[in-house]
Amino acid sequence: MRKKIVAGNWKMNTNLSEADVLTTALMKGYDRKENTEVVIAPPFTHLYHLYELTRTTNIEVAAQNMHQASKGAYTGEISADMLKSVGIKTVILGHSERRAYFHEGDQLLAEKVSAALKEEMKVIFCFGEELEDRQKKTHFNLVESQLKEGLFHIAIDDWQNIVLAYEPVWAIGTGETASPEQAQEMHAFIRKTIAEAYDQTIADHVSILYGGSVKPANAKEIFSKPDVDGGLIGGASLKAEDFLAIIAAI
Ligand SMILES: O=C[C@H](O)COP(=O)(O)O
Repeated sequence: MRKKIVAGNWKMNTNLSEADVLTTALMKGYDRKENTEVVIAPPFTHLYHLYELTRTTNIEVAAQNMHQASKGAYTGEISADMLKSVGIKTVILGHSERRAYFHEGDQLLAEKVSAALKEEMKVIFCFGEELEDRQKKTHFNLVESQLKEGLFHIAIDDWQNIVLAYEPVWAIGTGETASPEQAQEMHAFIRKTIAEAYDQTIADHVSILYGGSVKPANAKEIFSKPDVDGGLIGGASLKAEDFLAIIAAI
């Protein structure tokens, strides 16, 4: 049975005291569900505090990025080893904002994925097309290529540490959500692509999250689709009430 996951990507939002208040509210309101995982990905500066705060709960704290090297002269960067040293075992890689603003391409992401897996971290691997790709009807090709170039070098056994997050860029922070049918269509395509490159068992077991303007009002419908195993939530994860409502919708 695939795991259901609701992950909140806080991006560059919250200071430490706001993060504490938000996490405390989530801890109070979260009614644990069987086979469901809740993840929050705050900024680097909050990781250790929030890890300590949540360590006796079922809320997992993740990082939003990491460097591919284990250490060295990379000013401003954070390695997998550093994350692990403060209790963090999950990292988001390949988010469209990293791809667009920090020029992270498939090759670099492939290296980051390998580095994270080598350190036995879990990876939430993000990908998705731009509006232009969808208009040109090249969105399936683009997604296939992002998967092949960034992820499909991993070994079969590594798939147990992979969660996928399909995030059409045109739906991120825009209020425009992919319809549940569009999400389902792409998620089914992703599973087929994995089955062809690896095998059906791996495709059937990997959790595929949808991300892009998920809100309490639309979460239930999106999550009801058979190949959608949860969501990667941006804006709505910054309000405890909204994030809890989205978790309740899974
Ligand atoms: O990582 C989360 C996604 O970028 C979605 O963000 P959003 O829910 O604000 O559209």
